[in-house]
Amino acid sequence: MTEFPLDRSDIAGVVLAGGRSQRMGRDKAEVMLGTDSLLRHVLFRLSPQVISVAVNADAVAEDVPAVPDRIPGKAGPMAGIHAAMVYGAGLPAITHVVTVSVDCPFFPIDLVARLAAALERPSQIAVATSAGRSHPVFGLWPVTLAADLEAWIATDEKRRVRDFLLRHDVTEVAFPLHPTRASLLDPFFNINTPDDLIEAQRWLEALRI
Ligand SMILES: Nc1nc2c(ncn2[C@@H]2O[C@H](COP(=O)(O)OP(=O)(O)OP(=O)(O)O)[C@@H](O)[C@H]2O)c(=O)[nH]1
Repeated sequence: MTEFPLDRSDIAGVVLAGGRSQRMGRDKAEVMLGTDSLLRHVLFRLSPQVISVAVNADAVAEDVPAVPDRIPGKAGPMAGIHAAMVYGAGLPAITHVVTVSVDCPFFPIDLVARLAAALERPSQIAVATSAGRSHPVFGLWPVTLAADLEAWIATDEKRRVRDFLLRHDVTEVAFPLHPTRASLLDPFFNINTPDDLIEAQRWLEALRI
């Protein structure tokens, strides 16, 4: 029986690092930002927020479990979210999984705490927003939704995470822009291209000053 408010010990974290990184031209998880790979940046941010972490990918260079997609085909990030739910369901005492994207190294350090605080019901999903935009890959998901998500993907594997959310009880949590010396950083800034990586390097420097 899920008790609210959720506690950190109820939640496993999964970094979504599948996909083809076509725009970057190489595996985004291994791309260096400053002295660390994107995957390490994201693991540093996520690890203190949850009881355990894993990476949705076929293999992982870091010392954390790899959670491969279980649904082959074109389901994209939804296959990763599904794999994360199934993974969480197999862990003792885990009721929810939080998913984050490997290409988003500046996500909020209070992401999980604020998503968890927003949940009111066992079947509810919490999703992050910033600057009026929703970030459905940054969600806190009940692991009990795995079968429902799998059945839904089976009906049309090309549908989007946003469409899945439309069928469910969702609460959105708005995160503020982050002040830096340069200007305001959207914490969900994500890196898809080599140009984005150059911009991320500037943000990293602005955050350090
Ligand atoms: N498990 C899984 N995750 C995916 C898949 N495609 C994308 N993702 C994840 O979804 C998030 C957003 O990915 P995108 O930037 O849209 O896609 P990408 O494959 O990483 O990059 P592009 O090929 O340049 O579009 C990232 O965290 C990806 O790791 C997929 O087929 N399977």
